[in-house]
Amino acid sequence: MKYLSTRDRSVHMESAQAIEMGLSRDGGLLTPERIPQIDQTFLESLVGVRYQERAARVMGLYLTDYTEAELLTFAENAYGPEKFDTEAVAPVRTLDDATHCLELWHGPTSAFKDMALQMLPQLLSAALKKTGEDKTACILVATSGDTGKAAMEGFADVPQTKILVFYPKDGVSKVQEAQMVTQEGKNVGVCAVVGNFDDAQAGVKRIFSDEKMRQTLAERGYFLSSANSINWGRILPQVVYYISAYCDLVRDGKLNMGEKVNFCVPTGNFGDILAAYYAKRMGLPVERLICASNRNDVLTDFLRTGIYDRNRPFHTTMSPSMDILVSSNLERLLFDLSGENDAEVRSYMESLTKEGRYEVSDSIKAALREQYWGGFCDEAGTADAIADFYHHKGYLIDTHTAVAAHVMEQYRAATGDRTPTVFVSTASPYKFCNHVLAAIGGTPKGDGVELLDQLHSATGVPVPRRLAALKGKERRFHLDCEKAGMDGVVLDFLR
Ligand SMILES: N[C@@H](CCOP(=O)(O)O)C(=O)O
Repeated sequence: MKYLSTRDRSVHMESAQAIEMGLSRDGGLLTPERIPQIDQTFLESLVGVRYQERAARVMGLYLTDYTEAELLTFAENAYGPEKFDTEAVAPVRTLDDATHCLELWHGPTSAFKDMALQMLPQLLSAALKKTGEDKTACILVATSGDTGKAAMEGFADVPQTKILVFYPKDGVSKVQEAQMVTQEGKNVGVCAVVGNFDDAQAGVKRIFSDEKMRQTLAERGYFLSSANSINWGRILPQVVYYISAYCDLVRDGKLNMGEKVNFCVPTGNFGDILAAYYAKRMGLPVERLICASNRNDVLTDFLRTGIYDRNRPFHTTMSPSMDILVSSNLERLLFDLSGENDAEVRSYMESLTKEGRYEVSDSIKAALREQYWGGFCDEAGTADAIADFYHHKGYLIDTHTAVAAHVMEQYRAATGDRTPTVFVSTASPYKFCNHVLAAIGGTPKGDGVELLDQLHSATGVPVPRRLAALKGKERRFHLDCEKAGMDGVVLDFLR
């Protein structure tokens, strides 16, 4: 299977090289040349097996230059008991006959990013061997809170790699920040950027496409790669959990094989819901993809009108991981919906860069309407959803999951659709203690890791052990920079 750039189909390579590069030199996203198809027999064969085997089987359909044995070993390493606090890895919790919650935060950093970032370092290390690359990979990451920590946890002390994370100063939760600035490992670095996530992501992309920087780093023995969802090695492990959730529901008698489900996904960079889209395109019986946004509702408007317009205020919200106005992965969706038309995608992306907006063709608009439904939830709605789930369903959810829960109900009210729906829970409530506590009626005393105990006393819900270990942990990183200074930080880090 070859991988193509969304902006230039003539750029093509094997998956190992695509994972190693992270982003195509032309700024496009490396994307499989075709989407493998699965049928009922394939799904049935996954129903009775563990998550690790499901992961190896699904990923094997795309990573044809990796062996089955390699992928199974990686999956065993990624999702084992020393990393995940439940054998199920990505359990599905049923709330009522038609409502299920896919919990993706049982990994080492308590966010869904672990599902891919425990896998990506292994895929990349193997890729370095397969391609004979002898330079060190420097993984540049832009994060709005969750990716940064999960990427560092995955790449810490991995040979032939270094990792540098940029996060928006004052744009992540205190617990997320504590997780990042205390990260251990000889090859890691963290820097706060004065700006928002879009600034950090734009800075990283700019550095990627800077030929002079590339040359300088090559002379020093480095090349750049990515652990954001622009890297195909991030998206693919995320496809697995949608297929796995479906298999769990069938195994547990909650769904008949072949019956359709909806997935409702809280998303900012469009990576998580794109993974659900690939699962649907592969043949998983999915009716609608419900795209849940917070006050940064650029995706809601896009899915409703076909006009993507980032010229709007940027809001800092209680669901910071979704505080994003430039959703990178939309580009892969446009590539697919345009019939892999690289020229069309290029023109949308040029217009986004120049004018901050673009309008898609009528045929893409029609496809979006058929497959997606977009909604958003403001801060009051987010808090209400947390309170409602806690007080009426006995289920403590985080701010991002609350956005999904709220939008799922909006969708039901607007459409009357009663298709069983899986909404995605992307992070532990303990990463956002202050807002969760306040939403359930508590009075937060402080707003950092000291609130872990307070939320635990109020709810009795166990604190994930690595979050509990943050208390008293020494801060290792203090660096910050202006947007324009990101290049300098990279050059210093890679001296
Ligand atoms: N939500 C992210 C932002 C980056 O998204 P990614 O999926 O492309 O890594 C975060 O928490 O950092």
